[in-house]
Amino acid sequence: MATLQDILYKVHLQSVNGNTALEVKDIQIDSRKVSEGSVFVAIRGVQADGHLFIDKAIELGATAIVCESFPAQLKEGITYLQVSNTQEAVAYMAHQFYGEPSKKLKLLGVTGTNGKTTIATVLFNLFTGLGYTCGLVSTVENKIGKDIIPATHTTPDAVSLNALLHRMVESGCTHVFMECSSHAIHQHRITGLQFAGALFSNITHDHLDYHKTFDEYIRVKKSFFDNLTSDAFAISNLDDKRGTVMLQNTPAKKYYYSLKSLAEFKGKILDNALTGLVMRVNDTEVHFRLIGEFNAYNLLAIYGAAICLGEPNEEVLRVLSMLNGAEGRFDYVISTNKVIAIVDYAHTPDALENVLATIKKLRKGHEQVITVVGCGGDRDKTKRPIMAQVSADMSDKVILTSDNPRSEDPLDILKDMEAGLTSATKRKTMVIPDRKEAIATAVSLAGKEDIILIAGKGHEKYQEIKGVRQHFDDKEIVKELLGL
Ligand SMILES: CC(=O)N[C@H]1[C@@H](OP(=O)(O)OP(=O)(O)OC[C@H]2O[C@@H](n3ccc(=O)[nH]c3=O)[C@H](O)[C@@H]2O)O[C@H](CO)[C@@H](O)[C@@H]1O[C@H](C)C(=O)N[C@@H](C)C(=O)N[C@H](CCC(=O)O)C(=O)O
Ligand SMILES: Nc1ncnc2c1ncn2[C@@H]1O[C@H](COP(=O)(O)OP(=O)(O)OP(=O)(O)O)[C@@H](O)[C@H]1O
Ligand SMILES: N[C@H](CCC[C@H](N)C(=O)O)C(=O)O
Ligand SMILES: [Mg+2]
Repeated sequence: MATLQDILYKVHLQSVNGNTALEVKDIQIDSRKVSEGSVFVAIRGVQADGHLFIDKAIELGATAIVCESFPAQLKEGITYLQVSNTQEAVAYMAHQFYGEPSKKLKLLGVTGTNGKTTIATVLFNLFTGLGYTCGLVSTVENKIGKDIIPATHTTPDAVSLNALLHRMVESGCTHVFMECSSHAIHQHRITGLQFAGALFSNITHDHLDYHKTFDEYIRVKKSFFDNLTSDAFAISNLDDKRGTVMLQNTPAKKYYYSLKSLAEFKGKILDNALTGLVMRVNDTEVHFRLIGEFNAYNLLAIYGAAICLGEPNEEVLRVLSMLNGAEGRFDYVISTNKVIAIVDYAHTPDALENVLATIKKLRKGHEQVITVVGCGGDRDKTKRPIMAQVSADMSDKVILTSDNPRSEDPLDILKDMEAGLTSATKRKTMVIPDRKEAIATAVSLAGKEDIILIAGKGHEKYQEIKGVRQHFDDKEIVKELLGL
């Protein structure tokens, strides 16, 4: 078993009070999970301050406390350590405690506003198809080989994440593909991990409730690349306005992908239909199952990563051409009278615009597009009017409805959305707060070959209203309504 001293390697201690030679049973950031022999790390969060729970943690058996300021009264027999940033410290401690798992894996991190889940999931399926045992850390689920571990976050907290990576090492995983959300980067959930490679998809409007300004959001994402080591590789999207800035200060080897300019990984779309994408990738023409221009970008990022990891070109493209996308991402069903219903996780203005632009390109002309969309509660409010306007601009009919209202009043969220509409777009918009009713209305409005887009919830199997989660599945509902 590791001692406290062992796991403090890399942690800059400001002050020490007590014995650091004691054995560590586990590390906890939540006092409610502390048991005999735990080290409790107090984190100042958004909702609460972990420092207020130090005595509670000691009552439950914590033998050491890591904090940013010592409590007024120190308890006898307890070790207190002071550091300047407990979020950062716990990440280093967890990495050591779990035997530096990232160093025993080829760990790939994917960041960007949209596309992370798709890129990480398809990479996982690609490398599994190439014969490796892989790990996946994603919004939809975590996977260790074939085993599925439910995901609570896109990127778990540092302790859970290192424990998960440790399990992956123990299970014989060689490659791990992980989404790195901006929250995770900012909260040091991934600090101290050794990445073999990092990918950037794109950056657009999201999470400004948390990061406050777009510049700060960019700075946080960029810090991920700044902190890579020189033996890692970094792959970025040359067609994104911030694609080169992201890699400006990284010590890693830099690569770019592009559909528009010369790049190491260059794509040209030859055909883009509901049956898939035909794209020339560097010199090879390939038919992919994934649909839409945004997936062409995702595929180039995936291809680039596989090549940087030393996999053979032809084999990579062969396996990649057979793979589907991630659950709830442009996930569609077709009814007997040819109504196409697409369930998509687009929950940002940019993602919505991309999906609707893709739909526009795929339609023959006469079909009408009916969009069902809502915005989540307790999340970035500034995206609400924009999402409503984008949907209305790019669809023939729009039904504004609820997503996950969480603690907010669903009608308030809908009002925020409606504020983005013009008098022209109002005319083609309906407001139906009940999501199931909204989907049913879309189905009843749809004629032969019309296209229904149900946006925002993708793979989610619940709807959270007033803090309570009820079973809810967009795809299941629309299939039932279409008689499938
Ligand atoms: C806004 C945000 O990111 N919050 C995360 C943050 O919580 P927090 O800062 O609010 O924590 P807090 O409740 O203030 O508590 C502070 C500390 O006191 C501790 N505490 C609290 C109560 C108590 O009795 N005892 C105790 O010790 C808490 O365990 C915590 O360590 O740290 C927690 C532990 O790591 C996370 O679970 C929590 O995620 C919440 C649930 C969340 O909804 N996060 C979302 C926004 C998120 O992280 N999303 C990203 C991106 C999604 C995407 O776009 O893909 C993700 O990676 O999932
Ligand atoms: N490269 C891309 N560019 C723009 N939009 C994309 C891209 N890839 C996927 N999308 C759209 O964004 C939505 C979210 O995609 P995905 O889940 O892969 O991204 P993500 O970054 O993991 O999102 P989240 O942060 O919400 O988990 C998809 O449903 C799709 O509509
Ligand atoms: N990971 C994102 C997902 C949002 C999905 C949407 N359905 C919502 O609930 O807002 C978040 O937690 O902000
Ligand atoms: Mg994701």
